[in-house]
Amino acid sequence: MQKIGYFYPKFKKIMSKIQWETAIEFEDITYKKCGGVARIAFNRPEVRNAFRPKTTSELYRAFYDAQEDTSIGVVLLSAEGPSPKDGVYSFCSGGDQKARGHQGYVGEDGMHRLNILEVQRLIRFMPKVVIAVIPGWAVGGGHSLHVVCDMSLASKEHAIFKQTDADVTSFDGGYGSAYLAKMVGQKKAREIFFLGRNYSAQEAFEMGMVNAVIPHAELEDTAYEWAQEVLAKSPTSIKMLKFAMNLTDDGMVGQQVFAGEATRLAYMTDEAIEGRNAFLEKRKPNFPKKWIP
Ligand SMILES: CC(C)(COP(=O)(O)OP(=O)(O)OC[C@H]1O[C@@H](n2cnc3c(N)ncnc32)[C@H](O)[C@@H]1OP(=O)(O)O)[C@@H](O)C(=O)NCCC(=O)NCCSC(=O)CCC(=O)c1ccccc1C(=O)O
Repeated sequence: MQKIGYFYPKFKKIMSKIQWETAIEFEDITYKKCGGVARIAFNRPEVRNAFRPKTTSELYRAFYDAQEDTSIGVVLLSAEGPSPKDGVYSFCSGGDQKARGHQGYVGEDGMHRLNILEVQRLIRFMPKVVIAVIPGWAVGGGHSLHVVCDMSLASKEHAIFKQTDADVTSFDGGYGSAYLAKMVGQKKAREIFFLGRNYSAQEAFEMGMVNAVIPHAELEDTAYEWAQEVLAKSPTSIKMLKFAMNLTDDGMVGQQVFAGEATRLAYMTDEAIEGRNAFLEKRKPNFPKKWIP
Protein backbone atom coordinates (compact mmCIF):
# COMPACT_ATOMS: atom_id res chain seq x y z
CA MET A 1 0.00 0.00 0.00
CA GLN A 2 1.35 3.42 -0.89
CA LYS A 3 1.62 5.88 1.96
CA ILE A 4 0.88 9.57 1.24
CA GLY A 5 2.13 11.76 4.05
CA TYR A 6 0.57 10.35 7.21
CA PHE A 7 -2.52 9.02 5.43
CA TYR A 8 -3.26 5.85 3.53
CA PRO A 9 -5.69 6.61 0.66
CA LYS A 10 -7.62 3.39 1.36
CA PHE A 11 -8.61 4.60 4.83
CA LYS A 12 -10.49 7.80 4.04
CA LYS A 13 -12.93 8.91 6.73
CA ILE A 14 -16.35 7.36 6.17
CA MET A 15 -19.18 9.87 6.48
CA SER A 16 -22.17 8.69 8.45
CA LYS A 17 -25.75 9.82 7.84
CA ILE A 18 -26.32 10.32 11.57
CA GLN A 19 -26.34 13.94 12.74
CA TRP A 20 -24.31 13.63 15.93
CA GLU A 21 -24.06 16.71 18.13
CA THR A 22 -21.22 17.12 20.58
CA ALA A 23 -22.54 16.84 24.14
CA ILE A 24 -19.37 17.64 26.08
CA GLU A 25 -15.90 18.46 24.76
CA PHE A 26 -13.20 16.15 26.12
CA GLU A 27 -9.55 15.56 25.19
CA ASP A 28 -9.13 11.77 25.14
CA ILE A 29 -12.66 10.89 24.02
CA THR A 30 -15.46 12.34 21.93
CA TYR A 31 -18.99 12.44 23.35
CA LYS A 32 -21.99 13.02 21.11
CA LYS A 33 -25.75 12.51 21.10
CA CYS A 34 -28.44 12.05 18.48
CA GLY A 35 -31.99 10.66 18.49
CA GLY A 36 -31.96 9.13 21.99
CA VAL A 37 -28.50 7.60 21.45
CA ALA A 38 -25.23 8.70 23.07
CA ARG A 39 -21.92 7.94 21.35
CA ILE A 40 -18.80 7.80 23.50
CA ALA A 41 -15.63 7.18 21.48
CA PHE A 42 -11.96 6.75 22.33
CA ASN A 43 -9.96 9.43 20.56
CA ARG A 44 -6.29 8.48 20.73
CA PRO A 45 -6.03 6.39 17.56
CA GLU A 46 -2.28 7.05 17.28
CA VAL A 47 -1.76 4.73 20.30
CA ARG A 48 -4.50 2.27 19.28
CA ASN A 49 -6.86 4.13 21.66
CA ALA A 50 -5.03 3.07 24.82
CA PHE A 51 -6.58 4.57 27.97
CA ARG A 52 -4.76 6.59 30.62
CA PRO A 53 -6.22 8.05 33.87
CA LYS A 54 -7.47 11.15 31.99
CA THR A 55 -9.29 8.85 29.53
CA THR A 56 -10.96 6.76 32.22
CA SER A 57 -12.02 9.84 34.14
CA GLU A 58 -13.53 11.34 30.96
CA LEU A 59 -15.23 8.03 30.13
CA TYR A 60 -16.76 7.95 33.61
CA ARG A 61 -18.07 11.49 33.26
CA ALA A 62 -19.56 10.81 29.82
CA PHE A 63 -21.20 7.54 30.87
CA TYR A 64 -22.59 9.19 33.99
CA ASP A 65 -24.02 12.03 31.90
CA ALA A 66 -25.63 9.51 29.54
CA GLN A 67 -27.05 7.59 32.48
CA GLU A 68 -28.61 10.73 33.98
CA ASP A 69 -29.95 12.11 30.67
CA THR A 70 -33.59 11.00 30.44
CA SER A 71 -33.60 11.49 26.66
CA ILE A 72 -30.91 8.81 26.22
CA GLY A 73 -31.75 5.08 26.18
CA VAL A 74 -28.75 3.52 24.43
CA VAL A 75 -25.03 4.27 24.58
CA LEU A 76 -22.61 3.29 21.81
CA LEU A 77 -19.03 2.78 23.02
CA SER A 78 -16.91 3.26 19.93
CA ALA A 79 -13.62 4.74 18.75
CA GLU A 80 -12.32 7.41 16.42
CA GLY A 81 -9.84 6.44 13.77
CA PRO A 82 -8.01 5.28 11.85
CA SER A 83 -4.58 6.18 13.21
CA PRO A 84 -3.15 9.19 11.36
CA LYS A 85 0.25 7.45 11.59
CA ASP A 86 -0.47 4.19 9.77
CA GLY A 87 -4.18 4.00 8.90
CA VAL A 88 -4.90 1.18 11.37
CA TYR A 89 -8.30 1.08 13.10
CA SER A 90 -8.65 0.30 16.79
CA PHE A 91 -11.38 0.10 19.42
CA CYS A 92 -9.07 0.17 22.44
CA SER A 93 -5.69 -1.38 23.28
CA GLY A 94 -6.23 -1.26 27.06
CA GLY A 95 -4.17 0.54 29.65
CA ASP A 96 -1.55 2.95 28.29
CA GLN A 97 1.69 1.20 29.15
CA LYS A 98 3.56 4.52 28.97
CA ALA A 99 1.37 5.87 31.79
CA ARG A 100 1.91 2.80 33.95
CA GLY A 101 3.82 3.28 37.20
CA HIS A 102 4.61 0.84 40.02
CA GLN A 103 1.13 0.84 41.55
CA GLY A 104 -1.12 1.55 38.60
CA TYR A 105 -1.58 4.14 35.89
CA VAL A 106 -0.20 7.58 36.81
CA GLY A 107 -2.42 10.60 36.18
CA GLU A 108 -1.48 14.24 35.62
CA ASP A 109 -1.70 14.75 39.41
CA GLY A 110 1.00 12.09 39.95
CA MET A 111 -1.44 9.71 41.65
CA HIS A 112 -1.49 6.00 40.73
CA ARG A 113 -4.95 4.83 39.79
CA LEU A 114 -6.72 1.64 38.66
CA ASN A 115 -9.99 3.25 37.70
CA ILE A 116 -11.08 1.49 34.50
CA LEU A 117 -13.02 -0.90 36.74
CA GLU A 118 -15.27 1.98 37.85
CA VAL A 119 -16.11 2.55 34.19
CA GLN A 120 -16.82 -1.18 33.77
CA ARG A 121 -19.20 -1.08 36.74
CA LEU A 122 -21.03 1.97 35.40
CA ILE A 123 -21.53 0.21 32.04
CA ARG A 124 -22.72 -2.92 33.82
CA PHE A 125 -25.10 -1.25 36.29
CA MET A 126 -26.51 1.61 34.22
CA PRO A 127 -30.22 1.15 33.42
CA LYS A 128 -29.56 1.66 29.71
CA VAL A 129 -28.24 -0.55 26.93
CA VAL A 130 -24.54 -0.17 26.08
CA ILE A 131 -23.39 -1.42 22.67
CA ALA A 132 -19.67 -1.83 21.91
CA VAL A 133 -18.99 -0.73 18.33
CA ILE A 134 -15.62 -2.25 17.45
CA PRO A 135 -13.91 -0.78 14.37
CA GLY A 136 -10.49 -2.40 14.96
CA TRP A 137 -8.17 -3.78 17.65
CA ALA A 138 -9.89 -4.74 20.95
CA VAL A 139 -6.98 -5.70 23.19
CA GLY A 140 -6.22 -6.17 26.92
CA GLY A 141 -8.42 -3.85 28.99
CA GLY A 142 -10.05 -2.77 25.69
CA HIS A 143 -11.14 -6.34 25.15
CA SER A 144 -12.57 -6.45 28.67
CA LEU A 145 -14.57 -3.29 27.98
CA HIS A 146 -16.37 -4.86 25.03
CA VAL A 147 -17.05 -7.98 27.15
CA VAL A 148 -18.83 -5.92 29.81
CA CYS A 149 -21.00 -4.06 27.27
CA ASP A 150 -24.50 -5.46 26.69
CA MET A 151 -23.90 -6.19 23.02
CA SER A 152 -20.94 -6.03 20.61
CA LEU A 153 -20.86 -5.24 16.89
CA ALA A 154 -17.58 -5.75 15.05
CA SER A 155 -16.04 -4.51 11.81
CA LYS A 156 -15.77 -7.41 9.38
CA GLU A 157 -12.54 -6.10 7.85
CA HIS A 158 -10.68 -4.53 10.76
CA ALA A 159 -11.81 -5.84 14.17
CA ILE A 160 -9.25 -8.06 15.90
CA PHE A 161 -9.71 -9.45 19.39
CA LYS A 162 -6.73 -10.22 21.61
CA GLN A 163 -5.92 -10.63 25.29
CA THR A 164 -2.43 -9.47 26.27
CA ASP A 165 -2.93 -9.28 30.04
CA ALA A 166 -0.51 -12.17 30.60
CA ASP A 167 2.12 -10.46 28.44
CA VAL A 168 2.23 -7.30 30.57
CA THR A 169 1.49 -8.69 34.05
CA SER A 170 -2.09 -7.55 34.31
CA PHE A 171 -5.18 -9.60 35.00
CA ASP A 172 -8.78 -8.57 34.76
CA GLY A 173 -10.14 -11.05 37.29
CA GLY A 174 -13.74 -9.87 36.99
CA TYR A 175 -15.93 -9.29 33.96
CA GLY A 176 -13.03 -9.35 31.49
CA SER A 177 -12.17 -12.98 32.29
CA ALA A 178 -14.74 -14.72 34.51
CA TYR A 179 -17.71 -13.20 32.71
CA LEU A 180 -16.04 -13.85 29.34
CA ALA A 181 -15.82 -17.53 30.34
CA LYS A 182 -19.60 -17.58 30.88
CA MET A 183 -19.96 -16.13 27.38
CA VAL A 184 -17.59 -18.31 25.36
CA GLY A 185 -17.08 -21.28 27.69
CA GLN A 186 -14.27 -22.06 30.11
CA LYS A 187 -11.91 -23.77 27.68
CA LYS A 188 -12.10 -21.00 25.07
CA ALA A 189 -11.72 -18.20 27.65
CA ARG A 190 -8.62 -19.91 29.03
CA GLU A 191 -7.21 -20.21 25.51
CA ILE A 192 -7.85 -16.50 24.87
CA PHE A 193 -6.03 -15.45 28.05
CA PHE A 194 -3.31 -18.12 28.25
CA LEU A 195 -2.21 -17.95 24.59
CA GLY A 196 -3.02 -14.32 23.75
CA ARG A 197 -3.77 -15.03 20.10
CA ASN A 198 -5.52 -12.78 17.57
CA TYR A 199 -9.16 -13.58 16.69
CA SER A 200 -11.07 -12.15 13.75
CA ALA A 201 -14.56 -10.66 14.02
CA GLN A 202 -15.97 -13.84 12.48
CA GLU A 203 -14.18 -16.04 15.05
CA ALA A 204 -15.39 -13.79 17.86
CA PHE A 205 -18.94 -14.12 16.48
CA GLU A 206 -18.68 -17.91 16.27
CA MET A 207 -17.52 -18.18 19.88
CA GLY A 208 -20.42 -16.01 21.06
CA MET A 209 -18.69 -12.82 22.24
CA VAL A 210 -19.87 -10.67 19.33
CA ASN A 211 -23.51 -10.22 18.23
CA ALA A 212 -22.86 -9.42 14.58
CA VAL A 213 -20.08 -8.91 12.06
CA ILE A 214 -20.75 -5.80 9.97
CA PRO A 215 -18.99 -4.42 6.87
CA HIS A 216 -16.79 -1.61 8.14
CA ALA A 217 -18.49 1.11 6.09
CA GLU A 218 -21.87 0.21 7.63
CA LEU A 219 -20.73 -0.35 11.22
CA GLU A 220 -21.82 2.90 12.81
CA ASP A 221 -25.12 3.18 10.93
CA THR A 222 -25.94 -0.43 11.86
CA ALA A 223 -25.15 0.24 15.52
CA TYR A 224 -27.43 3.28 15.39
CA GLU A 225 -30.20 1.14 13.84
CA TRP A 226 -29.82 -1.48 16.58
CA ALA A 227 -30.06 1.34 19.10
CA GLN A 228 -33.26 2.63 17.49
CA GLU A 229 -34.77 -0.89 17.68
CA VAL A 230 -34.01 -1.00 21.40
CA LEU A 231 -35.46 2.50 21.86
CA ALA A 232 -38.78 1.36 20.35
CA LYS A 233 -39.21 -1.15 23.23
CA SER A 234 -40.56 -0.54 26.73
CA PRO A 235 -37.84 1.27 28.73
CA THR A 236 -38.97 -0.42 31.96
CA SER A 237 -38.80 -3.87 30.37
CA ILE A 238 -35.35 -3.23 28.89
CA LYS A 239 -33.98 -1.98 32.19
CA MET A 240 -35.48 -4.83 34.26
CA LEU A 241 -34.33 -7.44 31.70
CA LYS A 242 -30.77 -6.10 31.76
CA PHE A 243 -30.71 -6.20 35.56
CA ALA A 244 -32.34 -9.65 35.64
CA MET A 245 -29.68 -11.04 33.29
CA ASN A 246 -26.93 -9.42 35.39
CA LEU A 247 -28.36 -10.57 38.72
CA THR A 248 -27.18 -14.17 38.86
CA ASP A 249 -23.59 -13.22 38.05
CA ASP A 250 -23.45 -10.11 40.24
CA GLY A 251 -24.38 -11.63 43.63
CA MET A 252 -25.71 -9.26 46.29
CA VAL A 253 -24.86 -6.18 44.19
CA GLY A 254 -26.91 -7.62 41.33
CA GLN A 255 -29.77 -8.19 43.76
CA GLN A 256 -29.38 -4.64 45.06
CA VAL A 257 -29.51 -3.11 41.57
CA PHE A 258 -32.53 -5.21 40.55
CA ALA A 259 -34.31 -4.56 43.86
CA GLY A 260 -33.63 -0.83 43.57
CA GLU A 261 -35.65 -0.73 40.36
CA ALA A 262 -38.37 -2.94 41.95
CA THR A 263 -38.56 -0.41 44.79
CA ARG A 264 -38.96 2.42 42.29
CA LEU A 265 -41.90 0.53 40.73
CA ALA A 266 -43.40 -0.06 44.21
CA TYR A 267 -43.20 3.69 44.91
CA MET A 268 -45.69 4.20 42.08
CA THR A 269 -48.48 2.18 43.81
CA ASP A 270 -51.40 3.55 45.86
CA GLU A 271 -49.99 1.64 48.83
CA ALA A 272 -46.72 3.59 48.66
CA ILE A 273 -48.57 6.90 48.37
CA GLU A 274 -50.65 6.01 51.45
CA GLY A 275 -47.50 5.04 53.38
CA ARG A 276 -45.80 8.35 52.56
CA ASN A 277 -48.93 10.46 53.23
CA ALA A 278 -49.57 8.74 56.57
CA PHE A 279 -46.03 9.58 57.71
CA LEU A 280 -46.28 13.20 56.57
CA GLU A 281 -49.76 13.57 58.19
CA LYS A 282 -48.54 11.93 61.43
CA ARG A 283 -51.20 9.19 61.41
CA LYS A 284 -51.30 5.41 61.08
CA PRO A 285 -51.30 4.19 57.47
CA ASN A 286 -54.60 2.82 56.20
CA PHE A 287 -53.40 0.37 53.53
CA PRO A 288 -56.10 -1.11 51.30
CA LYS A 289 -56.58 -4.61 52.81
CA LYS A 290 -55.96 -6.47 49.57
CA TRP A 291 -53.42 -9.28 49.20
CA ILE A 292 -53.06 -9.56 45.45
CA PRO A 293 -52.12 -13.12 44.38
C1 LIG B 1 -2.89 -3.39 19.99
C2 LIG B 1 -1.68 -4.02 19.32
C3 LIG B 1 -1.82 -5.54 19.20
C4 LIG B 1 -1.59 -3.40 17.90
O1 LIG B 1 -0.42 -3.83 17.26
P1 LIG B 1 0.13 -3.01 15.99
O2 LIG B 1 -0.99 -2.77 15.06
O3 LIG B 1 1.33 -3.73 15.51
O4 LIG B 1 0.53 -1.58 16.57
P2 LIG B 1 1.79 -1.11 17.41
O5 LIG B 1 2.89 -0.70 16.49
O6 LIG B 1 2.11 -2.10 18.48
O7 LIG B 1 1.20 0.17 18.14
C5 LIG B 1 1.04 1.41 17.46
C6 LIG B 1 1.40 2.51 18.42
O8 LIG B 1 0.48 2.48 19.51
C7 LIG B 1 1.18 2.32 20.75
N1 LIG B 1 0.37 1.51 21.64
C8 LIG B 1 -0.42 0.48 21.32
N2 LIG B 1 -1.00 -0.04 22.40
C9 LIG B 1 -0.58 0.70 23.44
C10 LIG B 1 -0.81 0.66 24.84
N3 LIG B 1 -1.67 -0.21 25.38
N4 LIG B 1 -0.19 1.55 25.62
C11 LIG B 1 0.65 2.47 25.07
N5 LIG B 1 0.90 2.57 23.76
C12 LIG B 1 0.31 1.69 22.96
C13 LIG B 1 2.47 1.64 20.37
O9 LIG B 1 3.44 1.87 21.35
C14 LIG B 1 2.78 2.32 19.03
O10 LIG B 1 3.28 3.60 19.31
P3 LIG B 1 4.54 4.19 18.49
O11 LIG B 1 4.89 5.46 19.17
O12 LIG B 1 3.98 4.40 17.10
O13 LIG B 1 5.60 3.13 18.54
C15 LIG B 1 -0.38 -3.70 20.06
O14 LIG B 1 -0.15 -2.31 19.98
C16 LIG B 1 -0.38 -4.10 21.50
O15 LIG B 1 -0.21 -5.26 21.81
N6 LIG B 1 -0.59 -3.12 22.39
C17 LIG B 1 -0.49 -3.34 23.82
C18 LIG B 1 -1.71 -4.06 24.34
C19 LIG B 1 -1.59 -4.22 25.85
O16 LIG B 1 -0.78 -4.99 26.33
N7 LIG B 1 -2.42 -3.51 26.58
C20 LIG B 1 -2.39 -3.49 28.00
C21 LIG B 1 -3.09 -4.70 28.60
S1 LIG B 1 -3.24 -4.57 30.34
C22 LIG B 1 -4.56 -3.48 30.48
O17 LIG B 1 -5.21 -3.12 29.56
C23 LIG B 1 -4.84 -2.96 31.86
C24 LIG B 1 -6.25 -3.20 32.21
C25 LIG B 1 -6.59 -2.45 33.41
O18 LIG B 1 -6.50 -1.26 33.31
C26 LIG B 1 -7.02 -3.14 34.61
C27 LIG B 1 -7.38 -4.45 34.57
C28 LIG B 1 -7.79 -5.10 35.72
C29 LIG B 1 -7.81 -4.42 36.91
C30 LIG B 1 -7.47 -3.10 36.93
C31 LIG B 1 -7.07 -2.48 35.78
C32 LIG B 1 -6.68 -1.08 35.83
O19 LIG B 1 -7.57 -0.21 36.05
O20 LIG B 1 -5.46 -0.84 35.61
